[in-house]
Amino acid sequence: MKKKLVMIGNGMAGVSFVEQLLKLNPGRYDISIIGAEPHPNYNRIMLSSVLAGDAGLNEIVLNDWDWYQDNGIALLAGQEAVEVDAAKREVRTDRGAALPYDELVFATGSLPFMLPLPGADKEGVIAFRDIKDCETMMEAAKRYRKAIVIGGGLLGLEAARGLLHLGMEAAVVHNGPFLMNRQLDETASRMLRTELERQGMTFLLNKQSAAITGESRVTGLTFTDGTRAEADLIVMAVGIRPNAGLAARSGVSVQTGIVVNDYMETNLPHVYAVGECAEHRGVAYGLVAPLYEQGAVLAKRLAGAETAGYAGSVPSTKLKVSGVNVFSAGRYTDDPGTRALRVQDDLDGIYKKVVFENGRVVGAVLFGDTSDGSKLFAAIRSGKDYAGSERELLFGPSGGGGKPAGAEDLAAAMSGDEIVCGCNGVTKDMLVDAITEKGCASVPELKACTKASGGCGGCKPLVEAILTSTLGADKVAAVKEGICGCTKLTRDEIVGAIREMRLTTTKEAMHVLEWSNPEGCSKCRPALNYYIGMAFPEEHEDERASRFVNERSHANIQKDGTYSVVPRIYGGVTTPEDLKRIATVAEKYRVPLVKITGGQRIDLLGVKKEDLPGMWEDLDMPSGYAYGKSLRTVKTCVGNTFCRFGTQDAMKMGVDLEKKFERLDTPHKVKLAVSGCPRNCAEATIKDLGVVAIDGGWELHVAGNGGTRVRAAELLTKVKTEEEVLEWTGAYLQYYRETANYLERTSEWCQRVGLDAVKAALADKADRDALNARIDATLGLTRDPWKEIIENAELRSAFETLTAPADAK
Ligand SMILES: Cc1cc2nc3c(=O)[nH]c(=O)nc-3n(C[C@H](O)[C@H](O)[C@H](O)COP(=O)(O)OP(=O)(O)OC[C@H]3O[C@@H](n4cnc5c(N)ncnc54)[C@H](O)[C@@H]3O)c2cc1C
Ligand SMILES: NC(=O)c1ccc[n+]([C@@H]2O[C@H](COP(=O)([O-])OP(=O)(O)OC[C@H]3O[C@@H](n4cnc5c(N)ncnc54)[C@H](O)[C@@H]3O)[C@@H](O)[C@H]2O)c1
Ligand code: SF4
Ligand code: FES
Repeated sequence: MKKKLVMIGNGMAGVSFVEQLLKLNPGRYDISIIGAEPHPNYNRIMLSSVLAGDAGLNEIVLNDWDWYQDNGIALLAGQEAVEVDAAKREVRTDRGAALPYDELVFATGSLPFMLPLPGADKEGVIAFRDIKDCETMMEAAKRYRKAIVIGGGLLGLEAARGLLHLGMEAAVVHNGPFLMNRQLDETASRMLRTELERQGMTFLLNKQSAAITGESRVTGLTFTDGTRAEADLIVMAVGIRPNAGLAARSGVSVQTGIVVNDYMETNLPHVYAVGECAEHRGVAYGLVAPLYEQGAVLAKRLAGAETAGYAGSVPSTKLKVSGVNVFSAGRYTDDPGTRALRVQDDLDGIYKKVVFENGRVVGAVLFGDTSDGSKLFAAIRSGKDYAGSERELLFGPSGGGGKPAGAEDLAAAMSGDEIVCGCNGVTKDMLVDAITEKGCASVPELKACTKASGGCGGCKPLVEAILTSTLGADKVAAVKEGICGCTKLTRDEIVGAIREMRLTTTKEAMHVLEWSNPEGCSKCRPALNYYIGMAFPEEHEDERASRFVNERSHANIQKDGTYSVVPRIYGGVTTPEDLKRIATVAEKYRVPLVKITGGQRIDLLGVKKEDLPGMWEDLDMPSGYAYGKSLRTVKTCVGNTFCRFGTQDAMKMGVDLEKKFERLDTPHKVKLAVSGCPRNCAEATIKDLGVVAIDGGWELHVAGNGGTRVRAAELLTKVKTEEEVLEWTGAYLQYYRETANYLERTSEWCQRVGLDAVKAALADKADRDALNARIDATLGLTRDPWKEIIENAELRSAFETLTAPADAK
């Protein structure tokens, strides 16, 4: 029987450890992870990039829900571990789950330190640690103007930069005279301040905060010198503390953090700690690179592999503020016994300082030009004696004067064991190996293969340089990006090959097209499944395992692990009978929340997975596909049936459209709407396809979007009859199905291919008829998935034993 491994904390360090353990010994443990945040593991580092507008929240997930399921990991997301009974070897959560363990890992990270100022509990006073904080800042920026960030460290400056991007005034309050005093010397700090002021940030230095003012919401901050500053939002970024309270309460030895030895073992048998919560040789780290090193040691330990112990790390940092290049590693101050080499160029705003002790490099600070960062970091880690050749580190063998080396020259000169990506512990050798042995030929492929550049992104230029110096510039330039790290083929090449070679299963496609990973990944498998189904609807058998988890379960999984059930309500038009049935089902299954959705239907939320088939049966209504890459809703206004302005029957048009195109697999979700006159009450012009009645006919608007990237739809055509609306809609949807990338919304697709190209493809009646013939053939094969499951005992029982990622044991 497998041993039970329970991990508390679903963050970067913990999940990286689990990934490494799975690589070393995949079958050894039954793994459960308890994560207080209602998200799968995401890249916390990238929250700064999200705030600065360089990434979307949807782009920072490191391990999606499918990853947990694919690896047989039970994730209790949105649950907090509140008790550990070390004698009984059991962990309990705030939701009442009890998890027995053979091995227990604390990976609980840190808590942001909140200054205990009077008024610190007011609305608008937050930390910057997780997705929720990020969302709060983005919301606040829509309504308020003045933000104060307390703390001029890495986090505070990145937060302030993000708030500036969001249109707020951002003032940084710092208790010392120099910013980033924990990473920079005075000179670099001054240069940094000048640059950030140029970007619009203001600074209040040498200030001690006294109190936060305001009624229920913050209005300002007072200081001990009697001065005051106005603020609608205060972000505290004054450092972090290891989150070790639960461990301490459980009998684990805690000083600053959870005390561990070189094998990440605590004082209790079978209990370990990894990440920011751990304290190793008196140090609790706050950067990912050391935490990943700890994870690698613990993974080997728990996989039963030989390993040297963890010996501690030299952290290096890079500020993630665009337009500012700052690097710092090791001891950067001029302590007794140290000597420093300095280069300062005020004309170009460049400063470099390398600190030596007995000939060895012990620290470095770079401002303006950080290209020497990796080399200096490697020099610090190696402990090599540079006595007599110190200058060569910055100026090359000639000692200066010559042309400075370009990025590729530097990359070529790096030794193999030098760390290129500090965030992920990737050396030059590992990258060269991925390029020469595994055929990686682009930065995204290297990222997929080694993870390099997947953290703060600071190493991307160096990764590119290594790629170029290893492959040659011509080969890199010729490289196109495949749909994922498993293939170099583009979407068009893949669809072309599927059609030409009649590939009808994902396995066959991956084999014939020589996927580097024979199993594929969570990105390419659903895409292939879609492309094959689109090309050969008759031959293709839908592959459940290649679907995203919501599509596999025909219900949307919620943050607490329950599901939602949304029956089809055509055109938003219902009947008293249907409403009564929905009410009876909601009562029978004790549905905790019944909600009217924005798409004019009814959402039953908080449903247990084992209740799903029974509820579908009792509802006796078709699936609303609220979970699918498929037609979602057709929103309608009342139209001329009741509205005195209406010129056409919007409800009938909407119902007809929904009945015709329901159950259709599409590259991404598709939303339609129909308005009965140009007043457009159904908001049809922000839909994938919106139909608006005009005198004597209808307008068809396409490629709108009402989500994160709001986009008004564009006029595709005007038609006279309802039949023509259906004809144009069918042709348009099929053209989208046949030419869009999987997971590309119509708005993105239309911008990529151009509306004129879409119009040209649909202009000819013969072409529209051909497209309609193909979409009709596909629609003729669809069946309601809920009915299919209810009627098929095998499917039903398989479904009832389906393991949800958020399930307790
Ligand atoms: C905005 C920002 C930018 C950053 N940028 C960088 C950077 O550029 N470079 C760098 O190296 N580092 C950076 N860091 C630091 C880096 O993100 C952390 O070092 C890293 O995420 C720590 O990983 P961890 O797994 O130890 O902790 P965390 O990522 O904090 O994960 C711990 C998880 O455990 C959960 N948890 C805690 N207690 C319980 C419980 N009792 N039950 C269940 N779950 C629990 C928490 O909710 C959390 O999700 C940044 C941090 C922030 C906030
Ligand atoms: N680019 C990166 O590597 C990056 C980015 C963000 C966060 N992080 C990590 O996240 C963690 C938290 O970052 P952080 O910047 O909060 O921590 P930090 O400890 O590095 O910096 C906190 C800063 O706040 C200042 N401060 C403390 N008390 C204050 C007060 N009362 N008033 C004004 N200023 C005060 C300190 O002087 C210090 O400069 C750290 O481990 C950091 O390394 C790293
Ligand atoms: S869009 Fe026109 S027809 Fe429809 S409800 Fe509004 S005013 Fe009435
Ligand atoms: S150094 Fe941060 S991603 Fe490579």
